Amino acid sequence: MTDAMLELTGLTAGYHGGTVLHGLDLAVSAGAVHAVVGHNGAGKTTLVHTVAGLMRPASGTVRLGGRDVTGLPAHRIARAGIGLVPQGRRVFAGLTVAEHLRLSHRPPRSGDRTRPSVWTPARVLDLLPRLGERRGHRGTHLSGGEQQMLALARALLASPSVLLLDEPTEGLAPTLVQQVYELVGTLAGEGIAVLLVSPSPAQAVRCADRLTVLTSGRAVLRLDGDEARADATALNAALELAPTAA
Ligand SMILES: Nc1ncnc2c1ncn2[C@@H]1O[C@H](COP(=O)(O)OP(=O)(O)OP(=O)(O)O)[C@@H](O)[C@H]1O
Repeated sequence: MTDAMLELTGLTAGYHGGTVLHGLDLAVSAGAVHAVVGHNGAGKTTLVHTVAGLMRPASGTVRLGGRDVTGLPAHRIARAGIGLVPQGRRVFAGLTVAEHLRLSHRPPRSGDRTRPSVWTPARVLDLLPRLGERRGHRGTHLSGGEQQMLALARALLASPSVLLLDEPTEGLAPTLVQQVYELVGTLAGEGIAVLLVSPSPAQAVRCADRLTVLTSGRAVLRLDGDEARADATALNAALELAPTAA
């Protein structure tokens, strides 16, 4: 037992009887950013989907604040406090920003004191003012950066204790990439435990307190963020040695 907000123990998962994640152990503390870095096909999305309840693990456990949530359906995991910002944003093409915000707002149950921070649409718009400017625009009429902000807003409106970010800077211009990493730091500063997956070690080191290199579904290297920022040799070497997807 640790004081981790999110704790994965021996997590094993895959598809159609094949194994993709092989007994992964990983912990994220409240207020910390843990980045999992790996090439395409390393199992990053499988990891995120298993934690979010979109896939059932074959074995292993997922604990949220010490509570075993392994195998719960996705809506119950979300309700328990694990928020997902999916790869590709997945905003609704036909809904406006305002409609997304209204439909996503899920205040914690009264008496639930486990959430580090409670988010309302007004508070989310203070953090992400661009969404306020675009409140009447539909999902399809938003830029990639705006869609990413909206996907983040949607997850925040459930006031999560843990945020799962699946390649949140994919396809974004460098200035937006910087903005996303600053936001990640701000959210961790609010006490949220952030698990971020990325193919880019150069990006992940910017905001990570801890890094794990995932190769073929196994953790092959673990580093402190400061260690990786001071000298990225080990991180880059682990990824260079890793097989890339064909
Ligand atoms: N729905 C699925 N059915 C069968 N195999 C799958 C499915 N989704 C992913 N896989 C396989 O599982 C492995 C890991 O995929 P995953 O998407 O988790 O990797 P990733 O690290 O997130 O890669 P990417 O950066 O490309 O998203 C890959 O070999 C992939 O082909």
